Amino acid sequence: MTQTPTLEEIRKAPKVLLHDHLDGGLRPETIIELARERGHRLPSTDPDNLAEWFRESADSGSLERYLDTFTHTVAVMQTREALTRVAAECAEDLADDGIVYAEVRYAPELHTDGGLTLDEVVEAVLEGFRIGSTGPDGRQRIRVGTLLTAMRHQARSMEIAELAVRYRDAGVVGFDIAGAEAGYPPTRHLDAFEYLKRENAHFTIHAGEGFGLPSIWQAIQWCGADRLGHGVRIIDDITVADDGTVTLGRLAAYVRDKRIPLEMCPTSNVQTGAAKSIAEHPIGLLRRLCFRVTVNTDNRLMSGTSLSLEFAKLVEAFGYGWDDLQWFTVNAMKSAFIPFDERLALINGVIKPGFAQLKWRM
Ligand SMILES: O=c1[nH]cnc2c1ncn2[C@H]1C[C@H](O)[C@@H](CO)O1
Ligand SMILES: [Zn+2]
Repeated sequence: MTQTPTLEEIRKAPKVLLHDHLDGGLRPETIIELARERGHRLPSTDPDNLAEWFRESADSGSLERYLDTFTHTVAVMQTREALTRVAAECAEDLADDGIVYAEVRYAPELHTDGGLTLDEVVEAVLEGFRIGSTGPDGRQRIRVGTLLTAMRHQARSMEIAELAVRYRDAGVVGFDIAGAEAGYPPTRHLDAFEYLKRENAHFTIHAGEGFGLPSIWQAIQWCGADRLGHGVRIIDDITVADDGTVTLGRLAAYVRDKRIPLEMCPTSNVQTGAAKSIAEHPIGLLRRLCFRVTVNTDNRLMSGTSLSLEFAKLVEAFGYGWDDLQWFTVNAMKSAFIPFDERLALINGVIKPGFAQLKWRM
């Protein structure tokens, strides 16, 4: 019962992932094959070297430079076949890591260079998730919901929001904005968020990663985000005195009181400079203060990670046990964009029994 969870054991736990980018999780071998077909030049054509190149280049200390690495993944995701393949492999890889429910996001507007329409992009990805979620025995191994992202420096958010609503009954469960944060406040896209609210649709906003509290404040109080992508800089509104007394500012208190989910991505945050190290990541304090923290991968390729590995790093840094990992997982499932009864069924029918089995095996 008291044993520290190992990476192998964590892999077996039924986990939930809310923040993972489709174009940040390709298999290196797939990038190489697709690039060869398309005539796209890569920094390396050796899978291990290429994986290393992505990790090192993303290790830049800046969100903007981190985002530069996506040129190579997006370049090879421009046809229906490529998008379906990448999505199918994504679902397979997540299921192999023991994830039972995932929300995977991507920006349809980045995948039209080969002549696809936005609708064709969405349909190709949905088809890939359907294929990759099904095991060889025909049984569903994982449930994958899609989030459609609009790029915050562009001006297509309304179009993408409408796309998300159009495909809401076909597997698209929500909307997001991503890209460089400084200089591109969420309020630039207020019309899209207001439209989504009128449509009773769900959305999350990348905020408090490359920029601080004003971005989080706008995302919540102006735009009405259901969740925060990262939200790590909410720590700037929390003070810890020398004697350990903690004081929350008004925004941090609001986020906690309203149980606004934080989609935290520890390794990615260290790479972009949003956190100094895993051990110093605000997730430790936020978990102690009972914010609704969830653990995520962001970009598995750029961070050389998986959800199990993110959990294992947290176990090492903060001494977390099975109860903590279950708490993060239930938080994530409660915060998902699928209907309440379906979330509850996964919590009671899959997550709790799965963790109980692992705990009692100790
Ligand atoms: O962590 C992130 N912050 C902001 N933007 C991001 C992050 N990870 C990926 N993106 C961008 C790059 C992708 O091309 C886009 C859609 O997935 O979202
Ligand atoms: Zn992200």
